[in-house]
Amino acid sequence: MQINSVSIVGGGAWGTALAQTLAHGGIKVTLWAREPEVVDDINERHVNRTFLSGVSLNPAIRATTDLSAVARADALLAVVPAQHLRSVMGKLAKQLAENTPVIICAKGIEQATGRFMGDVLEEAAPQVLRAVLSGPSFAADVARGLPSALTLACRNETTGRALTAALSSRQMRLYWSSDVLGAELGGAVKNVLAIAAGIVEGRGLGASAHAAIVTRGFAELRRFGEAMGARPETLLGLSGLGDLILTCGSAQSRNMSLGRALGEGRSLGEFLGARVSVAEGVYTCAALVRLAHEKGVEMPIAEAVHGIIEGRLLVDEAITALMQRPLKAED
Ligand SMILES: NC(=O)C1=CN([C@@H]2O[C@H](COP(=O)(O)OP(=O)(O)OC[C@H]3O[C@@H](n4cnc5c(N)ncnc54)[C@H](O)[C@@H]3O)[C@@H](O)[C@H]2O)C=CC1
Ligand SMILES: O=C(CO)COP(=O)(O)O
Repeated sequence: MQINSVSIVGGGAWGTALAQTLAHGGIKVTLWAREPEVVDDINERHVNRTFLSGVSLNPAIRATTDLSAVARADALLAVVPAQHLRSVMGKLAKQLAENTPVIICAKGIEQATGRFMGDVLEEAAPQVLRAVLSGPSFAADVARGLPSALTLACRNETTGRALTAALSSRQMRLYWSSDVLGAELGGAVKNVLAIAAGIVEGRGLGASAHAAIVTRGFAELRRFGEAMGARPETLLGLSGLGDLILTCGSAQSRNMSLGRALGEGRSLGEFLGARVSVAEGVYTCAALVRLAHEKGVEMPIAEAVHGIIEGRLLVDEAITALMQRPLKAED
């Protein structure tokens, strides 16, 4: 499979960073953004001040607000936030050729349906070849050309290996996996757990509590992943444990920063109102908890985050409830 041109659907921080890294690798990149000012910024000034300020972009990146202009490419990257993926890909679906590789880069679960992004894409555009790109990767790091390693999952081995080779570069090393659900599940769940890690930090609970919440959070991610059919090695890999470590450990994370603000006593509305960027864990937590209940999987940390986001639970009540759960064997 020859990949000379790539379309990127979504002009937020991550879509822009991926455009940058692929353009540096010599791939022709066309990026669709909703906001005309983002398109102007990228085409005229080679920056994206709205979503990725402080990075000079490769002048070869072309941006457009016209969705039909991104339908014909060797591969397409879907980088709109999870709750908008269905509507945007639905608009584009009829123009996508049979077997076009579409690589999902959003991290989340659809709130209304509880569907993972791969299923959403299959329903919106059943004729395309689905893949997932996920792993520890802050947009600002990748856009600056710092080294990163991610998982590219695709059920079809030939396509998966070809995409991995075509999109890898000296800065971004991709590992192929056939476990599509496992790769997308880690990215969705870690966002919810990063809110919990942020709360621990914002509340000043200390480094020991931080290590405990990340470790017990991973136990939840692993239990849930295995119940959903993800492979253990995927959950332990870049898209699972790797991304959990990154997101729970850095103030660069929007989810972690949101948790920190909540831990400091600020409100959800105050945090979200001050930002244009998305904290996916806010929208994924309800669907995650619902799915966990359906599968009979215990996820007390995710449930606590959900309760706090919904305003049913105070931060201190959540901490007390977690610490007073019945003692049990470590699993
Ligand atoms: N920023 C990062 O470091 C990384 C982000 N991701 C994932 O990429 C996805 C996109 O995130 P970012 O690029 O960071 O976004 P962002 O937070 O930088 O920007 C928000 C994006 O949402 C879009 N948006 C808002 N309302 C919309 C609507 N009604 N329909 C369609 N699009 C709408 C905006 O146009 C903009 O592209 C998320 O799922 C995120 O978890 C994955 C890896 C790294
Ligand atoms: O997914 C990410 C890093 O891999 C970005 O995390 P945040 O959305 O929390 O910033």
